[in-house]
Amino acid sequence: MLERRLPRYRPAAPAIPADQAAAERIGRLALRSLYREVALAPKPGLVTPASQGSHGDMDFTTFQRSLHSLRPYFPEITVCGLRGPDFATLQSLGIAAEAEMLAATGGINTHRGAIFNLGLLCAAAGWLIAAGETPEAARVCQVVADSWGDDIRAGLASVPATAPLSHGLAVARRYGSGGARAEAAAGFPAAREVGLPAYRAALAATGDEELAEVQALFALIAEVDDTNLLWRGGPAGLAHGRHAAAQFLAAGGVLSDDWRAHAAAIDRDFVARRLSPGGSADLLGVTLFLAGLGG
Ligand SMILES: CC(C)(COP(=O)(O)OP(=O)(O)OC[C@H]1O[C@@H](n2cnc3c(N)ncnc32)[C@H](O)[C@@H]1O)[C@@H](O)C(=O)NCCC(=O)NCCS
Ligand SMILES: Nc1ncnc2c1ncn2[C@@H]1O[C@H](COP(=O)(O)OP(=O)(O)OP(=O)(O)O)[C@@H](O)[C@H]1O
Repeated sequence: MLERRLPRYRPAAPAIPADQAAAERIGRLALRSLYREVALAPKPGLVTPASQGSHGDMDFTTFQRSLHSLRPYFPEITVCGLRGPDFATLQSLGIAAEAEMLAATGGINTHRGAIFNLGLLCAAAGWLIAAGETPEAARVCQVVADSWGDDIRAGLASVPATAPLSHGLAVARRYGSGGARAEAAAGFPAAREVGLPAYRAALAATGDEELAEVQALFALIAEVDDTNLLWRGGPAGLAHGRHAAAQFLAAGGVLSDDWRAHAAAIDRDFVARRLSPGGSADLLGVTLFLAGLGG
């Protein structure tokens, strides 16, 4: 079991300087992955440097402000991971980062999913570093599932029927979709089994990181139970979004000569329907982080 492979929680132990430096590098990788996600274009219905996508209340500047506010968070939660923290400890860091983000954006949710997903992965990477293991992609995902999966799932089940619901919880209740929590608790299967292989195959075929990012994003949209698509468009909107992305891939994806025109048409269609695959965008950030870790 995991307890035997990883050290126990050490609340006050000072970090070894080399571990601290390695953890901070991983925190910077998480932030860089999110910059790459928002800088990417085209992305259907999502915010890019040139477009607000399907969003009236945020643009590229909002995302830049949000990312600036998160600069200390990712190194901090990775360093916290060195001590083998419990879920409640991580949750308090995540909630504080959410508050910083909302203060920086004037109350707009730009990175709630990313704070959660990448925060957990960073903490897992820290834990592995302290155990003397290389924080490879598959291992960090496994540590998230094994160490905190039960607590993450318990959080979804324990919300009182009368509690005010976030959009994610509202669609979880209405449609039984687990969203960001289910994905994290299971060790990020969509990022590992869909995003990462699509990214690596397209990178090998084209040698172009941006093309590989576009391909990974469409692969994720085609497969993920994206609670942002569900919230905006209901089950029909989610099915429509997934089908459009699957058609893009079936036509050859970024290897097709006219992929840009095809992606632009899907973007126009998503914007006309107010659809935004924000969960898939967050999982593209996770995919780029895992690709950066390697393994
Ligand atoms: C768990 C969180 C993200 C819950 O989100 P919630 O269900 O309330 O939904 P909400 O609509 O507010 O946000 C969901 C976020 O997940 C992303 N998302 C949507 N679908 C998916 C999916 N299938 N997979 C991954 N991410 C997704 C969205 O882009 C969005 O940003 C969060 O609000 C929370 O509990 N924050 C506290 C911080 C915390 O627990 N941190 C733990 C350690 S870092
Ligand atoms: N590049 C991006 N563009 C837009 N959304 C993104 C992008 N990257 C990630 N997201 C995610 O999408 C979510 C925003 O979607 P949305 O605006 O639908 O959420 P909401 O605020 O819950 O709902 P609504 O705006 O419909 O009231 C953010 O939580 C963010 O994590």
